[in-house]
Amino acid sequence: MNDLIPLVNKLQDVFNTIGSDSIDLPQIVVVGSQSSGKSSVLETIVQKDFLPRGNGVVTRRPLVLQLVNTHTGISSMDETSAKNADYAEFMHLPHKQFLDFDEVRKEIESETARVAGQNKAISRTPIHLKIFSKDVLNLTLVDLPGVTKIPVGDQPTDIEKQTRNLILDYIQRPNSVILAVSPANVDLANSDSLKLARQVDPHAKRTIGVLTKLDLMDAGTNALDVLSGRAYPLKLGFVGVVNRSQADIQSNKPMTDAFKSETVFFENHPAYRAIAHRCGTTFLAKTLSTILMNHIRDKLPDIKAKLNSLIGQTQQELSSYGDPTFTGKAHRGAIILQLLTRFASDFVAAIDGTSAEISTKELCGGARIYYIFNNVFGSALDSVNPCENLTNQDIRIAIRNSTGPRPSLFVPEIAFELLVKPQIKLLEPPSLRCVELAYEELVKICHNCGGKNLARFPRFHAKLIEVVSDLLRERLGPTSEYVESLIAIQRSYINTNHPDFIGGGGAMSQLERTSERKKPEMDRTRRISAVNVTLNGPSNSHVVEGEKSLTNAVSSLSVHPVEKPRERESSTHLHPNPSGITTNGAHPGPNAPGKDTFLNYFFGAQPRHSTGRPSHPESRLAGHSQDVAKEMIMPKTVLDGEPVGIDRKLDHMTDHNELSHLSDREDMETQLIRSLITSYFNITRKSIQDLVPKAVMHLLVNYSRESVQNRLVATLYKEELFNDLLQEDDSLSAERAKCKAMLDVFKNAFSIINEAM
Ligand SMILES: Nc1nc2c(ncn2[C@@H]2O[C@H](COP(=O)(O)OP(=O)(O)OP(=O)(O)O)[C@@H](O)[C@H]2O)c(=O)[nH]1
Repeated sequence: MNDLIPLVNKLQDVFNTIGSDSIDLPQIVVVGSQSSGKSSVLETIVQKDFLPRGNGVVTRRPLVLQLVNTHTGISSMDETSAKNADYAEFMHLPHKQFLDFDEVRKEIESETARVAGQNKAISRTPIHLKIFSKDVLNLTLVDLPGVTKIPVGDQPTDIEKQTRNLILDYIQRPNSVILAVSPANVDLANSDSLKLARQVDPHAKRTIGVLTKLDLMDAGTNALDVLSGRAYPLKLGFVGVVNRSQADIQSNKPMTDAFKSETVFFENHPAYRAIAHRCGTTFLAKTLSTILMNHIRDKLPDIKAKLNSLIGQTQQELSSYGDPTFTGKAHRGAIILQLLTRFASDFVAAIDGTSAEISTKELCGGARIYYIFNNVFGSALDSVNPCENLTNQDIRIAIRNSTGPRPSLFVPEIAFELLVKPQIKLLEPPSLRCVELAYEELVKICHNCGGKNLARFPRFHAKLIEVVSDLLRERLGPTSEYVESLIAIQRSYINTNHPDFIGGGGAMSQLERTSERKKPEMDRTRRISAVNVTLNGPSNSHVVEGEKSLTNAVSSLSVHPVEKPRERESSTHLHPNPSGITTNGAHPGPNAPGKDTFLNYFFGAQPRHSTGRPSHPESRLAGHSQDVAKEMIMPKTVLDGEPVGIDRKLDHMTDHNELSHLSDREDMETQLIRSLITSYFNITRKSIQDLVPKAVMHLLVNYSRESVQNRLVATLYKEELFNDLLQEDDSLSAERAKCKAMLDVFKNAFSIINEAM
């Protein structure tokens, strides 16, 4: 514990080797406004002319000055020369010793200019200088640029702010002792150094005041109040000094003479005579040395603890870069296999949700895929409108077209199929997007696999990602194709027997309910009471006979239970029921026989031949019902055999006005078709919502999950690839070397403190 300052200097040297700022070492920081006399104080302490002098801004870079007493301190020269001569060393010129202090000044000037430029700009990069002398006390001091107000030369407009920030950077470190220099010939209330010191040391515990230029005070005034601590209390007190004046410097007044003059000044001054022993540069140097030593003693345990934790952290960081000793030929295969297995198991774990590094910020991996299925895909499907892009005209045209030239033969179930199939196709884009989203998530997962160890081998990492991405891409095609075929399957056969399908009766009831809600419309619907068709069947059993309202209009509409595919044979449409009796045995309404409207056909109310085949068109066209059916399919003028030309008829059929003005019956039919499409679409949507995630899981997720390890081994575990795969990242090797150096420094510093304590 005898001399702690060399210990700190040693620590500083150790830290300087790596340019580390991680430990806040105790040091004295000299602060003051420009030309307040900072450099003069330093020179007097060192007792040498070595600092650049001149008018205006001179100190433009921080100067970290280590004073080493060659009797007690540590010298890099041999003992004899160290005892005989004082010398200086710069950190940026490690092997050069400066015996001539004029050369030291020149080196500071040129080094300042090298970094901060020729003009007046300042730089934050410090110059490290060590002075070895038998006349100095062990001290570490930092000289900083003075606070300036007006920019000059190259100085930027915010030079004052820049300088203040630079000074604050140094003095706010709790282990710094602030040497606040103020010229005595300026009011202390305006002292920049004291103002800055108070900002970071409000209780004035680590600030020592220095009053320069006491010899320049107006005659009859003195700074006794300040020096005795009455005017401005500082725990470490104020010390008054008298440096060489500009004239003394110009006349090369020797330091020793300057010392003598200073002593004479204080001893003979009427105001300071009594406190002369507590004034002057010698006293200041001793005080600073004592303060610094005590300060170091106080801070050393903290520094030791900090070093301890730094060693731990650095050790951890170093191990994260991987051990370079295990990349030799003998270990390469094992390393490849180990990293590859880790990558594969990370991939699987991310899918299974058993990963050790589960994010709390966002959904990822398997959970995200689950979210895609349930939320994203679900709501995308829900948002599809079953009747998207389907206008009334489309429906009407489809009904008409599906009847063909011989209306009695082609019934509108074809129209329903014709209309519902493209609607089912609407489910394809969201389904394919679901596949893509799951695929994208898997790709994302594979980019996050492998852990820190893989960062060491960027080529290997890239290759692993490439192989898994290839695997996923390979699976994307078949999965998308399968999903497309799921939609195609749904479109290939429209199963109107599906138990959940609303059927004609259901659609009618629905329409009826809607009509009840919309009374006026219902009245309109009522007008189509001419259509008397019988409605019954399993899906409309709730339609109560004799019901008023819409039921009146369609009171006897009858729907057969939806045909079994066998019954349809080659024809997919329903056939007229010749008996006029519904297949469930219910009697049709009074006007039922022969009411072969589109509704009859579609809902299965048509008379049937025993074979289930359609009756001959001519026989079906007999009677009133045939007329009604014909009227729905063909324009009346055509039916009435009016002598109209073919062109006229065609015009009539494609006339938009004609098509857009739907008759009441057509309106009802259109609504019914819409209900049927919606019902059927919903069934298909439900099944697609169920099947697509299953397909994605089976064909894409589970497949890649199960084959990832094998694929990686088969592609990458090849002797001839090992060299390339295990190429270390250059920057990582550099980082590792830096980290290693840092660890050595911390360990070294720790043992230095251990020895000293
Ligand atoms: N008479 C007298 N002159 C002094 C005293 N201290 C400094 N000076 C003069 O004041 C001028 C500025 O002194 P410096 O030591 O260069 O001041 P500085 O604070 O280091 O200046 P910058 O580094 O430019 O901020 C020089 O001409 C010194 O000779 C003193 O105690 N008495």
